[in-house]
Amino acid sequence: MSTIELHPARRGLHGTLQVPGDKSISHRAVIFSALAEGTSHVYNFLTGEDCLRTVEAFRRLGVRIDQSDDSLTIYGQGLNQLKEATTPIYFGNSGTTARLMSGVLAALPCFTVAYGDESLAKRPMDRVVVPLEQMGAKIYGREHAARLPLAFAGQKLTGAKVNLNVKSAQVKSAVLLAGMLADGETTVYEKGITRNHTEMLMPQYGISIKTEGQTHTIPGNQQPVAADIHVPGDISSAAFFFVAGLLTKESDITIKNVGLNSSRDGIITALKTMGADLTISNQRSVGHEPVGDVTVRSSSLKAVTIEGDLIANLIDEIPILALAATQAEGTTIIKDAKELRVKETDRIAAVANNLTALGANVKPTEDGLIIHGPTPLAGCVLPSFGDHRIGMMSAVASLITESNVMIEDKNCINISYPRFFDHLSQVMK
Ligand SMILES: O=C(O)C1=C[C@@H](OP(=O)(O)O)[C@@H](O)[C@H](O)C1
Ligand SMILES: C=C(OP(=O)(O)O)C(=O)O
Repeated sequence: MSTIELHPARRGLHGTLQVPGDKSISHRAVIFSALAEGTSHVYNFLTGEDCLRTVEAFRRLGVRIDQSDDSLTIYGQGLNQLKEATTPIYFGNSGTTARLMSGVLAALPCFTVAYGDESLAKRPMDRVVVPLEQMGAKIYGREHAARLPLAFAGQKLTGAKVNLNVKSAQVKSAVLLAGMLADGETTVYEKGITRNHTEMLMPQYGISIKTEGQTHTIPGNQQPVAADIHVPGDISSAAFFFVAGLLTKESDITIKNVGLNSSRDGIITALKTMGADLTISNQRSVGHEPVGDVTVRSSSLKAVTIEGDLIANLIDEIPILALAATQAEGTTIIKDAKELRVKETDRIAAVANNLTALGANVKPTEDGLIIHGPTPLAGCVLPSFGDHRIGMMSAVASLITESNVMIEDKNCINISYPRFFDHLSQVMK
């Protein structure tokens, strides 16, 4: 197993860095470009393992995709030229690939088998299978197609009115992708607001879609056309450096080109409520997404309650927010976050395990965490549970411990942030 020993950041963090491209937008840009007619380019593409799974899936369907560093050239030939994959397609650890590709594979006229790694094979797929079945999809697998591997007997689907019973951008996106390819119109009713990158990208590929509040309507039989996409930096990756800068003494770092989409910026709201010295400058648009440079300085934090609609807006940032809460004055309550139990690992259990091992006062609840702070943290050996965000949270914790921390399975961080440790040493100099 790949283990790394990290030492505290006694002189604080300084300088600037640029986090990699947004994971959600990178997946989606590949999907639309590969289905499109014409040659698309994706710039600042996230070359993490998860997004490369989506690239590989389309290569298996016969699409030529060339990669040069973090730029992709995708030679779309249109929907009619896609080929059937003759052996199973591997989705690795990527929930986003599994859910979004399910919407595509159910609606294409070919037979596909797809599988994932041990973690992905445990994650719920019925959340996409059930709404796709309402559109006529034929999907087979274990536990009534609730788990990978899945077999898709792809065929023409029929548009439907679909009520989602889980707040999930992945599920919404799967149904919208299927709706784009189906006969007739599809309407998706969301239970709450979730990240809107699919809806924002669709018009850029010439696809019409109408959004009113939490209702999305998409006409069927649409052929995307090629586009060039510039992917903003990933706020979910930047969040690790926001908290690193806030918790370490005498720190002042700027993270440039951070995506600030209002369906993703809950971490900034939460940290500011906690009293973070966090400022945004140079606000602009990259593609159709808002971005800015975020400067954080060492801060004394206070506890906060995170619940309700804010949860979907910062779902992937909860592990690092929990670490921040261990250093905040008072009791932080995180609730309504049961979704964390079905991520790459059970993140409620994993966060509680690692923060407790470090000496924090943390109680896991059924749908969240209760954290009493501030508590000093001590060095120890921490597992990553094969989960990139748990690995990065543990690495940031090491910056404020009294002695060194050993992090096991550091390579799982390559899933979303291959250069994470380079960037960390860059700001520790
Ligand atoms: O749509 C997306 O790109 C994502 C949506 C979220 O998952 P859910 O849709 O399961 O909430 C998030 O946790 C995941 O990292 C990426
Ligand atoms: C949950 C995540 O991703 P996915 O669902 O794509 O595996 C994540 O990146 O934190």
